[in-house]
Amino acid sequence: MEAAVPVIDLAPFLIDEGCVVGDAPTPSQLATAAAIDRACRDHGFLFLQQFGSESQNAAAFAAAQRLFSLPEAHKAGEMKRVSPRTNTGYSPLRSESLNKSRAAENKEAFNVRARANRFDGCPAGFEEAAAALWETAEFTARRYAMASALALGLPLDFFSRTLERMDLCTLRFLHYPPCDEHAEGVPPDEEGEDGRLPPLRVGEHTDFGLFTFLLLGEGAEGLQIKPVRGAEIGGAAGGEAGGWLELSVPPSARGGAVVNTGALLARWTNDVWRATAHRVIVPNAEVASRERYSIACFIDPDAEARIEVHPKFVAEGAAPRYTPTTGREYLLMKLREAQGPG
Ligand SMILES: O=C(O)CCC(=O)C(=O)O
Ligand SMILES: [Fe+2]
Repeated sequence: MEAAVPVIDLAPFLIDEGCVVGDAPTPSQLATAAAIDRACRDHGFLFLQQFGSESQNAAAFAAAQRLFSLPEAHKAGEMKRVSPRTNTGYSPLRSESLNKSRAAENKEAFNVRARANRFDGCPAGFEEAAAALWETAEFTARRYAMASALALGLPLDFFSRTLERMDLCTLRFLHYPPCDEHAEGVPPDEEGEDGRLPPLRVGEHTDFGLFTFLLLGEGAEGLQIKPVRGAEIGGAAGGEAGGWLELSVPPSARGGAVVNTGALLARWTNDVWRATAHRVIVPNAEVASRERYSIACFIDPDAEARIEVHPKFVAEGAAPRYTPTTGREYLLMKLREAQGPG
């Protein structure tokens, strides 16, 4: 079944007027904020009608294609390998799984951050394409953070002030090679020989930070979503099996991005805004025979930012659902789970 995910126009926050420049919110800003609030209380997924420019996004995918087409030996030998601490550089095929109950994922990735990137071994033009996309992600993230604060009735800079350095935000270029439909496609929830569940292109998980902008490459299929009760998916697919909804980008959002709420934003709001579980399956042999590209812009609060349930979201006499954490502490824990220690 197809998920009913709204297409939202962020334009009222992308121009310098109303609350963005310190005045009262305009009627269109209020309308956008209300639409974001509805989507995030409900399932935590929405489409932004626009994200940068189509030519810039196309250039980023072309650069990713050039990078991932390089010989395996070159990627393994010449590129700086990703680690939880730096979270920049190359992540080889089958080196991580976003759900530990599933086997390693048949995907490779290249991560870029605000600073201290290593582009060794990258094809010509890759760094420039990543830098252009970064600018869009940075601007859109700060404005989306303001819209979110308005939507939740918090001070306008409540989230954007934790995006000053953007030192943990990550652009992740992802490539999924053609795969075995039977190994990675069907999600039967029985255990494999090693007691783990069969692999998927991406195992069920919730993202870690504030929110994610996800750009899907031409013909990228298989993304499914499912609301969960808390900020994090409960380990094995068992508890989460069934009820998955397909997510496909409607024509009006083709130049835009998928947005989903991450676990830290859910924690901040005591789960008033939901972090929604998602995964990537291989629905049929035709999709299995094709490679798949996507680019995820993970927007995480700054390393030093403290994330603590806002009292506004805790009922009188109730305890907050989560203990305080920091941007660095939480992300490092989640990256170690996905990539292994290091
Ligand atoms: O590639 C995709 O469509 C989704 C990837 C994803 O959910 C992730 O890396 O967190
Ligand atoms: Fe994700």
